[in-house]
Amino acid sequence: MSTETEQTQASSITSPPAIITRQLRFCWPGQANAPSFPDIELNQGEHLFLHGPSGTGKSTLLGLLAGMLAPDSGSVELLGQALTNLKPGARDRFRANHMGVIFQQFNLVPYLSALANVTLPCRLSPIRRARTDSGPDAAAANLLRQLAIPESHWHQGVTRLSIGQQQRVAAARALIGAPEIILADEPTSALDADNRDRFLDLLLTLAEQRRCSVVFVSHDRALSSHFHHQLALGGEA
Ligand SMILES: Nc1ncnc2c1ncn2[C@@H]1O[C@H](COP(=O)(O)OP(=O)(O)OP(=O)(O)O)[C@@H](O)[C@H]1O
Repeated sequence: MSTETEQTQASSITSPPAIITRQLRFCWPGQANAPSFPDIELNQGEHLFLHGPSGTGKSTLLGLLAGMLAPDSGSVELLGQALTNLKPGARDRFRANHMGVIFQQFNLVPYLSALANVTLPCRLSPIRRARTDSGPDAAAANLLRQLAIPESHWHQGVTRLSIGQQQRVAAARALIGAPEIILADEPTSALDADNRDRFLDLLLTLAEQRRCSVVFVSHDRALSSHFHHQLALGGEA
C-alpha cells in the first residue's frame, strides 16, 4: 500500500478531482432512515455552493467530507485518497494536511491569540508549515492583514474580537498553508450584506490564488452566483 506522501506526489502529476463522493448515507442516532446524499464530483480549484432548508443535512455532509463523521455506506475520495479507507488517526492527519475547515461556530481556541489561532494548522501539519514560504507567523500576518483584522488585535485573546472578526480569523486559519480543500459551514451568517460580500470575495480570491477547492454551505441563495457549481439538499431546485 502506498503512503499518503507518495499518493500526494502522484496526485500533483495527474491532478485527480478534489472531491468524489458516491452513494453516501449517514444516520444520526434516533433517525429512522439513513438519508442519502447526492454524489459530488469537484475538480481541484473549483467551488461548490451547497444549499437547502434547515435540517436537510448540509452540516452532516460537510462532516462526512471532512472525515469527522464516518458514513454508514458509500465512499468519500479526496485528492485521490479514499478517505473512508483510512483509520481515524490517518483521517485526522489527512484533514490537517489537506483541509481547512471553517465551522459554523468557528471553533477558535479561546485562550490563544488571533495570530496563534491562525498558525495552529502549521503546528499540526509539517506540510502546511512547509507551504508558508516565509514561515507561519509571516503567512498568518499576511492573511490577517488581507482580511482587515487590525494589527493591534493580532496578539489579543481571540474572544475579545467581534463576531465578524472571529469569522475572518477562522477563515485565515482555514487558508494558511494553502490546503487543497476548504469546507465552510455558513461562514457569513453573522455578517451584514456588505461585510458578507467582502468576506466572500476575499475567501474565493485567496482560494483561487492558492488553487483551493471550496465547498461553501449557506441558506443564502443570493451568494450562489459566486460559485462554479451548486448543489441543493432536501429537494430544492
Ligand atoms: N449531533 C447530532 N445528533 C443527532 N442528530 C443530529 C446531530 N446533528 C444533526 N442531527 C440531525 O441531522 C439532521 C440534519 O442536520 P444538519 O445539521 O446536518 O442539517 P443542516 O442542513 O446543516 O441544518 P442547518 O441549516 O439548520 O444548519 C437534522 O435532523 C438534525 O436533527
